[in-house]
Amino acid sequence: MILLVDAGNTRIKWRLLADDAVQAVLDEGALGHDGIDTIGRLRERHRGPLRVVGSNVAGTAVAKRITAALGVDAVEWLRPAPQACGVRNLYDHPEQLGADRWAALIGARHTHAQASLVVTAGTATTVDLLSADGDFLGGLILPGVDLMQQSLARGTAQLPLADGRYVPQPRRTVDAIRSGCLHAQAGAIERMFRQIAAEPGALCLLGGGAADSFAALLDIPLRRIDNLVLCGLAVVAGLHSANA
Ligand SMILES: Nc1ncnc2c1ncn2[C@@H]1O[C@H](COP(=O)(O)OP(=O)(O)O)[C@@H](O)[C@H]1O
Ligand SMILES: CC(C)(COP(=O)(O)O)[C@@H](O)C(=O)NCCC(=O)O
Ligand SMILES: [K+]
Repeated sequence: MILLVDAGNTRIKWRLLADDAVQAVLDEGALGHDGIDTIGRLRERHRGPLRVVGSNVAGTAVAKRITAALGVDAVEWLRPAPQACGVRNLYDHPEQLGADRWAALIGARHTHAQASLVVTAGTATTVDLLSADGDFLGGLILPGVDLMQQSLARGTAQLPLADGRYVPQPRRTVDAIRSGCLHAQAGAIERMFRQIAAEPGALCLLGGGAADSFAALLDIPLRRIDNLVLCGLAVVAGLHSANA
């Protein structure tokens, strides 16, 4: 069996695959950081040799807790490289790219081998340009939807942390906050998409825990994908042959 682990700043997402020709998904889930130590329970349900391949952007303490909770000798943590699985990393310092972004780009390349905008809406939202040749050209990091809302509540006297809703012409404070944060996400994505819009088959691939909050606002060619990071980790683990 192969366990794929995407350790983000809010949640740990995991997927267990059979290590055979079919590569069926045996199980999957997500845990908050306070639940990391329970990840080992999947081994009670699925016994046998386990290889673990992961990406982690949540710090070394989280990595250690995951390794310990799984009771494995080591996790193969993905490190961003100048090139892997058909993707070239044009970051000035390739090793400084988030491992989750690197995995998502590899997953995107395998999913759609034309120009793509790879968006992961998590704690932070990342908006990454991937060329038809498999070059990661660069991308944005912005606060995720929740972080944007929290920062307004923290940094002002009058703005609450309350559940507003998206409306085109907000006339209540809470709706103005919610709509503003969702527009900020959608606007950044649509503006970045302009850089590839003229290319054949150009597509935005959108995933992450907060993706559904603004997906409907996007007026660009779009495919919602549950977890591109895990797809990319599967490619890295050698479970799929990468395109190009
Ligand atoms: N059940 C949930 N628990 C936590 N966050 C959730 C949940 N459902 C949706 N979200 C949203 O998803 C975001 C976290 O998404 P995720 O992709 O797990 O982030 P990360 O990779 O940064 O850990 C949260 O900031 C929140 O906006
Ligand atoms: C941008 C991120 C914080 C996103 O993390 P997430 O929202 O998935 O928890 C993470 O990819 C990261 O720490 N990146 C390192 C810096 C960079 O990618 O340039
Ligand atoms: K993210």
